[in-house]
Amino acid sequence: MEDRKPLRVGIAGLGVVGAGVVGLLQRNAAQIAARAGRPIEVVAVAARDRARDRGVDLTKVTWAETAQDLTQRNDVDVFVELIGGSEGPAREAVEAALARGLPVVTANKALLAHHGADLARMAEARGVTLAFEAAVAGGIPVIKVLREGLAANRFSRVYGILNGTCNYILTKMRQEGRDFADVLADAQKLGYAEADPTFDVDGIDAAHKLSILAAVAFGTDVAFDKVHVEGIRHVSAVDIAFAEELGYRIKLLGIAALTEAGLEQRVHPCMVPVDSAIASVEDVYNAVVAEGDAVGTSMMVGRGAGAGPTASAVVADLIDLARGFSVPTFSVPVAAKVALPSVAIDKHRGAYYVRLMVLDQPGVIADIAGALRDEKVSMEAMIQRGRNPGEIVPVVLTTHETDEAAMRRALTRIDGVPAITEPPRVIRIMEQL
Ligand SMILES: NC(=O)C1=CN([C@@H]2O[C@H](COP(=O)(O)OP(=O)(O)OC[C@H]3O[C@@H](n4cnc5c(N)ncnc54)[C@H](O)[C@@H]3O)[C@@H](O)[C@H]2O)C=CC1
Ligand SMILES: N[C@@H](CC=O)C(=O)O
Ligand code: NA
Repeated sequence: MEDRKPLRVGIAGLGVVGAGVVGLLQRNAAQIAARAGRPIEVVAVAARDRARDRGVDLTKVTWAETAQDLTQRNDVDVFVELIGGSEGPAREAVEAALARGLPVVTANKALLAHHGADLARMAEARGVTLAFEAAVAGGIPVIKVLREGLAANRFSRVYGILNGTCNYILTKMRQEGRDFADVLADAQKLGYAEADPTFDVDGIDAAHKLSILAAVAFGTDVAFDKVHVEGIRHVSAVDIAFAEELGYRIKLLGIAALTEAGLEQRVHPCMVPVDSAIASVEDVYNAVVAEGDAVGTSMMVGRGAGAGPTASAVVADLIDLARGFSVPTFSVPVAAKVALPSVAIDKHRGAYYVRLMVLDQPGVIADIAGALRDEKVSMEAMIQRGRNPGEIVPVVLTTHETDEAAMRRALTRIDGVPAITEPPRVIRIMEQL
C-alpha cells in the first residue's frame, strides 16, 4: 500500500467543515489510507484568513490565492468545496473544476439545490465525479443508502428531519423552556447553523436538502423552486405545550411523496405522534425515512450538523474517489432522468392543528365552528383555556383529514372574526409515519 500514489486534495474554505476535514484526515490518516487503498493528503488550500489558528496542522500545505486557482493546479486530484453559497466563488470554482475534468466533493446544498442539474450534466460530460454526501443530513450516509444500498427499490415517500439547527432549537425550547433566540445563538456557537441562520430557521436549508434527496430517490431533476417551504419562526412555547397535551411533538420535516398527480415536496413544522420513532430524534440529530416497495420502511438517524459528522461524510466521499468508485450524480445518468409534475401544496390532504388567540366573548366559538362547517372541515378536538370574559385566551382545535385548500378558506374567514386578535397559527399533523 505504501507505494500507491496518494489522492491529492485541494480544499477551498477552512471554516467549521473545512477545518474538520483537515483534522479528520490527519487524525485517522493510517486507517483512512488502509480503507482507501492509498493515502489521502491535503496538498493545497484556499481560505480568506491565513493567520487564523484552526487547531489543525497546515504547515505542509500550499496556500492558493483563490479557490479558482486551486482548481487549476496540476498537483490536485480532487477539488473540495467548503465555502458555501449558491453563487459567487463556490459556484465559479466548482464549475471551473468540473470544466477541467477535476472531480469535486462538496457539502454545499444551496449550490446543488439551485444548480445541481447543470452541474450533474457538466460532471457527466467530463466523466468525473460530483460527490455531496455531506450536503444532506450531515453525517448520515443517506445519499449512499438511497443511491446504492436501496437502489433496487421504487420509493413512494422519503422524508425526515433535515435541519440540525431547527431540531436543536425545538428540542431545547421543549426540554428546557428556553428562548428561540437564545438557543439559536448556541447552535451558531456549536457550528451547526448556516452562515446566514435565516436559511435554517425559515426552512430553506431543509428545502435545499429535500430537493436533493428527492432527485436521488425519484431519479428526477433537482427542483428546489417547487418545494413548499415554511420554517419554525412562528412555533411558540405555547404550541409546544399544546402539542405535548395532545400527544404530539413538533418537528420541522421535509417530505417528498410520489402521488398519482406527481411529486409533492414540502418543508414545514409537523406534529408527529409522541410515540413515533421520529419524535424521539432530538437535539442536532437528523433522521431520514425512506419507504421503498421492496425494503419497506427504513429509517436512518445520526448527527446532521457540526464539524465531526460533516467531515465524516466529506472524507467518505474522498475514500470512494481514492478507491475509484463512481456512480451517476443523482443516481441515474442525466438522459435517464424522469420528468415528474410537481404537486402544489393546496392539493395536499391532511389533518391540522390551529391555535387562535381569542377575545373571550359570547358567540366567538360559534363563528369559528361555522367557518369550518361551511368549508366542510370536520373538527376532531377543541381546547379552550380558561373562561375569562373580556380577556384574550388561546383556543386550539384539531381537524380530521381535510383538503388544504378548504382549510385555507376556513382560516381566512376565521382570521376575519373581530374577536380573533392575531393570525391563526397552523401546524400540519402527520399521523402516517
Ligand atoms: N456547519 C455544518 O454543520 C454543515 C455545513 N455544511 C455546508 O458546508 C459548507 C461550509 O460550511 P461551514 O464550514 O459551516 O461554514 P463556515 O462559514 O464556517 O466556513 C466557510 C469558510 O469559507 C471561507 N470562505 C469564504 N469565501 C471564500 C473564498 N472565496 N475562498 C476561500 N474561502 C472562503 C470563510 O472565510 C469561512 O471560513 C457550506 O456549504 C455549508 O452549507 C454542510 C453540512 C453541515
Ligand atoms: N445548518 C445545517 C448544517 C448542516 O447541513 C443544519 O443545521 O442542519
Ligand atoms: Na449525508
